[in-house]
Amino acid sequence: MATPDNDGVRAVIWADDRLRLLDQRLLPAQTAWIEATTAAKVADAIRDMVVRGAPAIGIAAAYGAVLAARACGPDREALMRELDRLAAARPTAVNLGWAIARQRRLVEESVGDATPALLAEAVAIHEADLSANRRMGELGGALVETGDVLTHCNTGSLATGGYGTALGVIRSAYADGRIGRVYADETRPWLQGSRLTAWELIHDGIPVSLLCEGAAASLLASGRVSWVIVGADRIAANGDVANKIGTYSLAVLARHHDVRFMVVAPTSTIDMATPDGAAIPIEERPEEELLSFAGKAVAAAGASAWNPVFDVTPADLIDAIVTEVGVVEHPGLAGMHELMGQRA
Ligand SMILES: CSC[C@H]1O[C@H](OP(=O)(O)O)[C@H](O)[C@@H]1O
Repeated sequence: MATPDNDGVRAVIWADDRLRLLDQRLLPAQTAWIEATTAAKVADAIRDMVVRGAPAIGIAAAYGAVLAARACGPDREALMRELDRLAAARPTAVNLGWAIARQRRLVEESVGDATPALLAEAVAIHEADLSANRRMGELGGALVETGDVLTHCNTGSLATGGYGTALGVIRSAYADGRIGRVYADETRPWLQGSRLTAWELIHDGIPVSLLCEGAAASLLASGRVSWVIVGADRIAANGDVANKIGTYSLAVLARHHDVRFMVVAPTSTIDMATPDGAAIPIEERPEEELLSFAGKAVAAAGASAWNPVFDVTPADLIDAIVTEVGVVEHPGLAGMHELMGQRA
């Protein structure tokens, strides 16, 4: 399986002892970076979707812990409060809580200044994510025989430590000549598909066609698509998957039209403490994100909005969960336990 050298445009950069985040709210029109100088600013950037994507927000928060340790010095209680602030920035992606839990454990175990250990851990989490994505690209890409694919939201370098999860599989499969065209649905209301996924794929020279979510049924009925390939924000112990709103409907459509459905996520996205999808907290964001667009009202005054930004796909609608330690076909509790037992 070929894997391109290019890891994609980075969303999170720690360099010269500074944390910079690509402001994804401005893409594709502008490529602008912000410097996050405190843990509070990192938490704000996660909550406000400056940086988004399950692995990317875990990585950003891990570096945020370093900023907190620098600011809090020997005040352990203050530092723990900052870690709590980071962990609370968004509720669904388990990578955020997982990264902060690792940093919290280091603080509890450290004697004296925890900053060096926290920075080493943040770098390790970042590098492990990129390495996992390249491995998943190989494992998932090998499942794609030929044909076009449909993907949802953005799961590329912008959502991770680089290369991407579902988009990493697509990058690898395309490099190996197994994919002709990528269909990306726009993914309202944040348009991660049209603003971010299309931008990444065009940047890589991979043919991409956008569609509105409502067109997915007709696309899958056309027989052009062999796989629907998506990411995840939290995978429960029984294999149920929380991902961007609209994923569940794609899974139902895929099953109805005999199209295979692949979820790609590092094991840092698997939460064996969450028994099933019903136990996954689903983030609801402000109504305004649906009632307005680019700062202009699109709905009649007085209309309210229901804006859950994730949904849960039952494991029995998933043909394969691809992780860096292996692939679980037709996931269930036993398969997930076996997979997690393979982690080093
Ligand atoms: C690499 S998986 C990223 C995952 O996160 C996205 O959500 P958001 O853009 O709100 O952070 C979406 O669910 C993707 O599948």
